[in-house]
Amino acid sequence: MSIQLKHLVKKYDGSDTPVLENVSAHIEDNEFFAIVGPSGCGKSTLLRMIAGIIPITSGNLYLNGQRANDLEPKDRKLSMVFQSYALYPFLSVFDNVAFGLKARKQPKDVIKRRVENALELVNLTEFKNRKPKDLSGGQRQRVALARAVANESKLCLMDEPLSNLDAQLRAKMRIELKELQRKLGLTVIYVTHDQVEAMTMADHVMVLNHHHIQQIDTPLGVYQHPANEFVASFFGTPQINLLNAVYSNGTLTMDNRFKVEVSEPLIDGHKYKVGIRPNQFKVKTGVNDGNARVTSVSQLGDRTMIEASLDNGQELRIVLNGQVDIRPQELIQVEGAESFFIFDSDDRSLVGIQKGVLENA
Ligand SMILES: Nc1ncnc2c1ncn2[C@@H]1O[C@H](COP(=O)(O)OP(=O)(O)OP(=O)(O)O)[C@@H](O)[C@H]1O
Repeated sequence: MSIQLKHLVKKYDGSDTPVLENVSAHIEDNEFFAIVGPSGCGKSTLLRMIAGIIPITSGNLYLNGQRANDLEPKDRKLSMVFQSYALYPFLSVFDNVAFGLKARKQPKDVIKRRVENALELVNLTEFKNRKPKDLSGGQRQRVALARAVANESKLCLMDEPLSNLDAQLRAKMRIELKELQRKLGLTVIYVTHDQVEAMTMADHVMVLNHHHIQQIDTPLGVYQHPANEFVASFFGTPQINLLNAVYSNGTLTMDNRFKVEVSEPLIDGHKYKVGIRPNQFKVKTGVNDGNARVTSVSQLGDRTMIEASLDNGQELRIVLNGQVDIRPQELIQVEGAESFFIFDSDDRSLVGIQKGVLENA
């Protein structure tokens, strides 16, 4: 199913301030579309408008090209999976999955076939007679998924469906969910505040903040070409470093510490922010004299994560490849960075992406 959002606005009753403003997007059939953003930015509100649970204040919603603003939820041919699963505790797994079909008075043999197919897809056949309380979190999650699958709706709306699971199970379910979506040709709209989840599963990501869309792009797109400072900070762990900079005569100077010649046409005397991903720094360790003092070290096996404080007080997050022998309080020499973003410090939008090494000023 394809979905089109055109200039959607949502104001809750009694409030003049919109929770969402001018939200437009096109979601293709069979697409895995993630909606991400910080708590309270309106992700669930958007999903609930698409589901028909809450009214749209203004703008239009189209499902398969048909205007759907006033369609009853049950006529939207979609299913929903929430973080709280919403399983009936007194019903078996089978009956939980069959619930919607029974409510719609489907013939018994149709219900049996669809439920059994759905349970097989999510690997729960052997658990069909159990009650939800006798299942693990991941299995309960799969019951909720099986219910969506049995309903045979081509659009599935998911609101933080994995957030109650432990990290390991979450990683496994991400892969299973994605596989299921592909196998069934589902269109999935998936709400999460977890950037990793969005990056690993989605075909396209909508980033929301402060009531507005910040960017819609592929996962790589938001990482490599973030529309603004917010998007650059939202994706990537550890977070991108942001340094104050001033442009003058072809050179950007950062916090009086680094300078770099830039080819972008910038404004003389104007202030910018330079965004440097932690893995982009060039660093010398084991030096007697350096320009930054290490404040913390995390060994991750394949990478070494450092926090360091430059002699002008600027804190930096740095990631080095491999296991680097380094301890807190040691000095390092930060020599520059391979590539970085330039943001306007007024409206925080991206004005350029620069490759090249910074020099000490
Ligand atoms: N029924 C309601 N009446 C009034 N305001 C509401 C209602 N539901 C949500 N809001 C407000 O709308 C804003 C967006 O809420 P929403 O639940 O959509 O955010 P979210 O991005 O899903 O957040 P989270 O990640 O914390 O779930 C919040 O400021 C919230 O307080």
